[in-house]
Amino acid sequence: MAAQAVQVENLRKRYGDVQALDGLSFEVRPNEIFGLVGPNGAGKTTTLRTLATLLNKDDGTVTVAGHDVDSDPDAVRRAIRYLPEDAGAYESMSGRQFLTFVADFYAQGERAEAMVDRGVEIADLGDRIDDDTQAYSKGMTRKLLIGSALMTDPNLAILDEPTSGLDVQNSKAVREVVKGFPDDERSILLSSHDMLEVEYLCDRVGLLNDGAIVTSGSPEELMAEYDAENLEDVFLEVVA
Ligand SMILES: Nc1ncnc2c1ncn2[C@@H]1O[C@H](COP(=O)(O)OP(=O)(O)OP(=O)(O)O)[C@@H](O)[C@H]1O
Repeated sequence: MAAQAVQVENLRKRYGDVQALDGLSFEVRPNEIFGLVGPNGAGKTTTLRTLATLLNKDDGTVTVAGHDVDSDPDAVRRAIRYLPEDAGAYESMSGRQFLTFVADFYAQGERAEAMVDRGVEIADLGDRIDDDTQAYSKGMTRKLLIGSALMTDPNLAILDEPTSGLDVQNSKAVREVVKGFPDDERSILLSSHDMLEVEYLCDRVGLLNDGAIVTSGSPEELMAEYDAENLEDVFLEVVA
């Protein structure tokens, strides 16, 4: 059986006096979009950064695509792409040059060119792909970064607020790309404050509060469990 895309068990992380993660456990399965949702300060970014090997945990076990973040961080880095909420592109490069720059880390020759073509397609910036990224709006930069994250076909794409800063039309376009991404070897872990988005995109959701998962399941299961009409009501009930 294929390894889980993500397996997190009893994850703990403290910053000074703040217990940011307090025994967090969840899994992301192959071919799945998993949404991590929770109020401000619940520990979402801390979790995503730990999975991305950017932050050391205090305790617990974390494996990504079957690789342990402590014993094999390089394999984890090869298996993932992480898009932070506040990520920017490199300045003094066009969008296409940026995609080429990223693709060169992952492939050579025709494979790299095909990656860039895919990135250009996902970013969907038309002629503006050849403009300097310094001249991009926030939304254009976000689309470029989504293209750059997904074009390399990671086993796991970790997307922090994927549609942050995007207008309605562009949010919809990005959601369609995200929705079509998973297959048996590719999964998505995302965090979002937009419950409509989470309900539409995610196969399963983990509701995080005070550094632990309070409940998880498909949006339908959670709505049934809390006798709610939508995920927003589930969320409000859980964090009340
Ligand atoms: N570098 C840091 N130093 C000290 N405390 C931190 C640091 N980073 C996060 N924290 C604290 O850890 C807790 C979890 O923060 P985290 O950013 O993971 O939450 P979040 O769920 O991503 O929040 P948001 O929805 O507001 O982005 C919060 O109490 C936060 O203040």
